[in-house]
Amino acid sequence: MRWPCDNTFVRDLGWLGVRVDPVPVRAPELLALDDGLAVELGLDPEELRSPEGVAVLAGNAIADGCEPIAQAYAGHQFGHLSPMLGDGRAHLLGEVVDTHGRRRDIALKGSGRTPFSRGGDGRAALGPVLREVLVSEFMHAVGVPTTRALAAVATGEQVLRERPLPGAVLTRVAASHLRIGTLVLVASQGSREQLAAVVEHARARHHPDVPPRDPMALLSAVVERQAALVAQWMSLGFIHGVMNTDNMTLSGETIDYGPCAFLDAYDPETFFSSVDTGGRYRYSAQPTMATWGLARLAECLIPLAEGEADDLVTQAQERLEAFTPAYEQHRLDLLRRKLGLSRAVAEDTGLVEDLLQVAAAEALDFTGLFRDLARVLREEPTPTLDRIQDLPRWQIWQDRWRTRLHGEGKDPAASAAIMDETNPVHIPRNHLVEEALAVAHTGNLAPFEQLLEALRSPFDEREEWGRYAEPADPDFTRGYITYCGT
Ligand SMILES: Nc1ncnc2c1ncn2[C@@H]1O[C@H](COP(=O)(O)OP(=O)(O)OP(=O)(O)O)[C@@H](O)[C@H]1O
Repeated sequence: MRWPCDNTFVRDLGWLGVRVDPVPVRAPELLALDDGLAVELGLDPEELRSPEGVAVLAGNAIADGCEPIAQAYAGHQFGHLSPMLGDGRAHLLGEVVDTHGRRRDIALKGSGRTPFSRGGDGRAALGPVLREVLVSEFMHAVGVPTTRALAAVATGEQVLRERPLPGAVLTRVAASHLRIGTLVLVASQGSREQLAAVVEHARARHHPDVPPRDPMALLSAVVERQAALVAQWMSLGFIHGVMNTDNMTLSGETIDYGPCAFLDAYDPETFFSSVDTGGRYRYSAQPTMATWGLARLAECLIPLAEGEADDLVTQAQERLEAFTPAYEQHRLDLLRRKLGLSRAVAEDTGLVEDLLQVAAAEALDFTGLFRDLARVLREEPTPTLDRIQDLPRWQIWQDRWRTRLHGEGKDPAASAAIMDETNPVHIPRNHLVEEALAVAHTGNLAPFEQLLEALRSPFDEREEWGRYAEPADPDFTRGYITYCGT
């Protein structure tokens, strides 16, 4: 089998990794394949489904054209620098140019030990692999920049975690796997020339509008992408859970779905990750944590910039400070659309914040709330809003909102239609994901496949998908814990 690869990372930056092949597994079995994505990548889905193709997706064979490499990177984990991480259980197989002309990395995750594995086994368990498929494909379907899941393959081997679990390998597709942590490593341990080479690679690949050799402009470009990304997360109630600098991409794609989760009832202080004991990466802290990671990026870029050190620090600070207004603007634009509004009016910030205060006070399901607002306009039943106790307060908010809508001169049905294309009816609700994964562990993939289908059509309300729109039992949410991708 041949893949149409053009491996610029190996060619230009091969010193920033170790050429190492994936470790074969005992009995590979294809669990999921995204045919559409395969075609986009210039790969033949039928060929990928064949025993030869599955062997490649499991890491048991290397397609011609691929040059597997484990990339080196560092990362600040929960605020502390880990000077060397790297792909301890992943192999970048190669890069292709997709049918849209975009360069894409194709990598395996869970594909065996590498020189960066430290004490780890190099493997991934089935549950986290299927979770990454479900959540990343949903994120793509709602238009959030994200790595994609091309395939998942069961290995026929067990991985030992707190208990033995079935193992799996994910085929992940990304604009690149360059992380802030990649630059942290090169800035701290490489030469100036090496740092300049990685920065130029990232610029040309992800920010071609930024002029070469202008590290401050590159900082601004990454700040802008991350501001837009985090605003999208917040508008969906997405909690990444582990925004370490090794999990923040230079491309602006979401990466690493290990401990992620979604808000059920709206509470901005929500976090679920077992390792995030202080709530560093709680929902409300995500914008601040993004700027913290971007400040680490700035530290890497400053030495490449021309000028007096003090001036450069001031310049970098100004560029970092641009995150907050950019983020606030993106978030307000997104929330305005969620409310069916298209024009910007000064009072919108208050309208949005007051709605979220009602949602917090009444513990309203975040996803159901926005979906119900369109139903209000259509005079349909509103299961989430019907929970509201403080009806006078709600009436006041509704009147303000309706007055705003009326001011835009739009027919309520037209506003509702826009809202239904903006506010997903299905999200990877935590309880649904856990349920699908638990059943997958028994060998039955049907609930996973059905949920995946619904998540790929997140705005499409269908009777047979009715239970996917129902909120979680509050007891489930109270006791919910996520774990770093194990
Ligand atoms: N089972 C394992 N064996 C070897 N290394 C591991 C294992 N699990 C995690 N690691 C390594 O620990 C570090 C942090 O892991 P983390 O869970 O953030 O990343 P990941 O989910 O493996 O990869 P990615 O960030 O690419 O999605 C990474 O260097 C990763 O390669």
